[in-house]
Amino acid sequence: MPSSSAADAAGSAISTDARIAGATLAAPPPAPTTPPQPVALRLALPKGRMQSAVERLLADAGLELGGSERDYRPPLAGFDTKRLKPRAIVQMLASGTRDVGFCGLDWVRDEGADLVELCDTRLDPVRVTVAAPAAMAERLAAGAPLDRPLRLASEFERLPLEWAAARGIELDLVRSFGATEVLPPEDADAICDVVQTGSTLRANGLVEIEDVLASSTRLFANRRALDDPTKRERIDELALVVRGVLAARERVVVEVNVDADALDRVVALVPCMRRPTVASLAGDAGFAIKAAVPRTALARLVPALVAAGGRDVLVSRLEQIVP
Ligand SMILES: Nc1ncnc2c1ncn2[C@@H]1O[C@H](COP(=O)(O)OP(=O)(O)OP(=O)(O)O)[C@@H](O)[C@H]1O
Ligand SMILES: O=P(O)(O)OC[C@H]1O[C@H](OP(=O)(O)OP(=O)(O)O)[C@H](O)[C@@H]1O
Repeated sequence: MPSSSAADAAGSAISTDARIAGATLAAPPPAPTTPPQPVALRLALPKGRMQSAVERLLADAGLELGGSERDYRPPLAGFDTKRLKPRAIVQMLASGTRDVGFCGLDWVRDEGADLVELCDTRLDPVRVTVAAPAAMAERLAAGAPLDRPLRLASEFERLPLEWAAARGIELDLVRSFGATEVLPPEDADAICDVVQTGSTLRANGLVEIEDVLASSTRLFANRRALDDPTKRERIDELALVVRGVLAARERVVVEVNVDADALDRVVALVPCMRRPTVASLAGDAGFAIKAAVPRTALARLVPALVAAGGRDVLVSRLEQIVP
């Protein structure tokens, strides 16, 4: 009969140690919990002509992109970013692979994308316009019937088709891929294209017939992203700071000192957001009036304040206004 083996002894020793350990050790410390990470919003940023203005807007809102300009996924804390051509942004927002993004209203309408517009930045304002060489422009403007479908060149599709349908014009759409203005008269009768200054139309002898749409860079969101409460919160935060920067660009802070007898007169002149702040100067030396006024009012306001008895006028920029 085997005697109690060394192995048994060892096993018993081990289990005894384990019991001792179990009895004497305090409960293990809870596993470290990482604080819940905010959901990373999938943000689409326009690459190309809209890029610099949008990125300046974000930087002014405290959302400075990292990396280089050629980095198509520029680092931005709390966001999963991608730089994309504006038309691709519209498609990805519509499909839901991106949550929010900046793009032009023109491509949103042309794609028929069902997106939620959060904010019109009013950056890069353009018109989508139908234009043609003078003789054709005259005929179309007069509503004169054509003996064949109108050959209209455009990078857009839905916008010119809707324009023609609303006027009972049969359309032969010539899809263009840039330099649309060069197509008439040989390759097209008319065009539907983006106009900013009008210099490309003029340089190519085209006359505007009718505006189809006014467009600008806007912030759009996917509908399903807005239905998700955690994403919604982040999207609302983004829209709030972007709107805050845009509002701040339209106003400046004006500060002016006045004697007591001029106070009411000067206060009445100030076109502020609510009511101006009025504070007493030390030693009963009069009052300081402070207000955020529309930038467009400034050129007339400052002389008027001085004429009404204002002194020491200070004008300063604002970074954000969140009402
Ligand atoms: N002068 C402009 N010409 C064309 N698009 C403009 C202009 N200004 C603003 N946009 C807007 O830019 C968006 C198109 O941007 P994008 O960078 O793709 O321009 P593009 O000129 O079509 O590109 P590309 O440089 O590749 O030809 C549209 O939403 C359009 O409304
Ligand atoms: O009214 P304007 O100030 O002249 O600007 C409008 C022009 O600018 C864009 O062309 P772009 O230079 O992007 O070339 P593209 O036509 O090849 O896209 C647009 O397609 C128009 O042609």
